[in-house]
Amino acid sequence: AACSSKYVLSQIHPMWQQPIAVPGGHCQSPIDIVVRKSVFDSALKPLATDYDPETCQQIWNNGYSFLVEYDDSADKSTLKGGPLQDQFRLCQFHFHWGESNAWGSEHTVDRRLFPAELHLVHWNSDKYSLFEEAVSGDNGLAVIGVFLKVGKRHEGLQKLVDALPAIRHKGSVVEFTRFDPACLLPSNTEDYWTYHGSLTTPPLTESVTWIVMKQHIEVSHDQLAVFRSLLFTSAEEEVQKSMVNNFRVQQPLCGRTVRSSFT
Ligand SMILES: OSc1ccc(O)cc1O
Ligand SMILES: [Zn+2]
Repeated sequence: AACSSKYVLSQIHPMWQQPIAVPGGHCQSPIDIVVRKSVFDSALKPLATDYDPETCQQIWNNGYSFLVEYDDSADKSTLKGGPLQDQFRLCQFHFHWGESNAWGSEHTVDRRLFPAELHLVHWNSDKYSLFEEAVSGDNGLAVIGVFLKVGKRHEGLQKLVDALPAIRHKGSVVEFTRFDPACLLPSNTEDYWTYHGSLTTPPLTESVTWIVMKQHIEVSHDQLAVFRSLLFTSAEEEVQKSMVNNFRVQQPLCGRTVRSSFT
């Protein structure tokens, strides 16, 4: 499947998550990862993340999810290795989740749904000088996906959970500093699946090297409940809508190969 990086104009319903068909898009995300159809590639290296917590700047509600944004004006928080040939800069991370613990992730593994999924978004700083250029460029982005399961409380996540009430409404921003996103990675960063796909929110550009970790992280039921206390709507709107089910429907594989770094 030739994955062009042109803007994909999708016929989207008012609820952007449910684009019916994305004409011209043959490399869309998310997908179901069929484990037995993934192809082991011994050349795939462990992920090499080098994040500087001092580059953490703010947390805000963009009306789709909440984003923790990093200063990406220099190569301070970087991702290399894995399937990547170039160096990528961390610019933000965000999550997708459901209204119940039964669903919420964007990717699935043999159709298995998780209650939530973390996306760490990086752009290719060897090839581009700004995220905005990379987002629609070839080999522009690398996104690490980590599944969340409900279990024990995640101590590192709590600082982020405590900041959420301050950004309940769309458009609200608060300062958020000294957060090390490495604490959200699973202990095993050697085992992952990787494939070529797209953003799962508009502009849905097909510029993403996806790296989906095999090992999940655990968060508590109460921590996830705070995610669901966020709102899609701004303070001025009459009707307030809970920010839940902010995941996109799965997209056709269109002949793409999913590689695995493990057997
Ligand atoms: O959902 S995946 C994703 C990746 C990059 C981005 O800038 C926004 C996104 O939502
Ligand atoms: Zn995402």
